[in-house]
Amino acid sequence: MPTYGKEDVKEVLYNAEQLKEKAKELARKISDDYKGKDLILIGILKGSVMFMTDLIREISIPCHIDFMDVSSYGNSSETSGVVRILKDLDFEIKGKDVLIVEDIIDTGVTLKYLMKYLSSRNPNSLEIVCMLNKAERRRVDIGVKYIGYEVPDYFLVGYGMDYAENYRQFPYVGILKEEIYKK
Ligand SMILES: O=P(O)(O)OC[C@H]1O[C@H](OP(=O)(O)OP(=O)(O)O)[C@H](O)[C@@H]1O
Ligand code: HPA
Ligand SMILES: [Mg+2]
Repeated sequence: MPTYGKEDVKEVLYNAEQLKEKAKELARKISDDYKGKDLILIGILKGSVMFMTDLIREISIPCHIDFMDVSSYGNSSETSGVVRILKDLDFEIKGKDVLIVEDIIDTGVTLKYLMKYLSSRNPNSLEIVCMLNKAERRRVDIGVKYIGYEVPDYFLVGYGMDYAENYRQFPYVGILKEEIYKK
């Protein structure tokens, strides 16, 4: 039976300090690359919340933020393949330099859909930054400009990531025990 606590985690992959440090490093690169541009960061809810807040605190150039809420995993550890938009952007992105902020890229289905959806609004540029990249599981091809850590094919929780909406609040990234989601 799950406890919804840290007992459900088999192993910690990255601790809070390592995640903060990586967010800082990525923010430095972004601040250099987007100097003089009209940068808007778009966080994809809900998974991106922790990464988004770590990242923007370290960005040293002017920028705006916005959020979209999309979901394709529901209460499962496998994507449904259907991306649902639950909340769209508040701002126009036409002519802006858009950077999508994601906690994790797994099959790539969510981002493939979002890239097409957002590019139809004619931004000046459209790129992706993710903290974690699970490349082994990729089903569709997408170009990712900034990657924090490459991760192996395990179902991960914490640092914003959930299983059936649980575990998002853990400050670290952990491997969820298989017995929790394989019944
Ligand atoms: O590359 P993919 O296979 O599409 O998976 C990645 C997406 O899945 C997770 O979101 P989810 O749909 O679970 O919604 P959530 O952020 O609210 O947890 C994660 O935050 C990414 O957005
Ligand atoms: O490993 C994962 N954990 C949580 N959510 C996810 N969405 C895609 N992959 C994952
Ligand atoms: Mg999820």
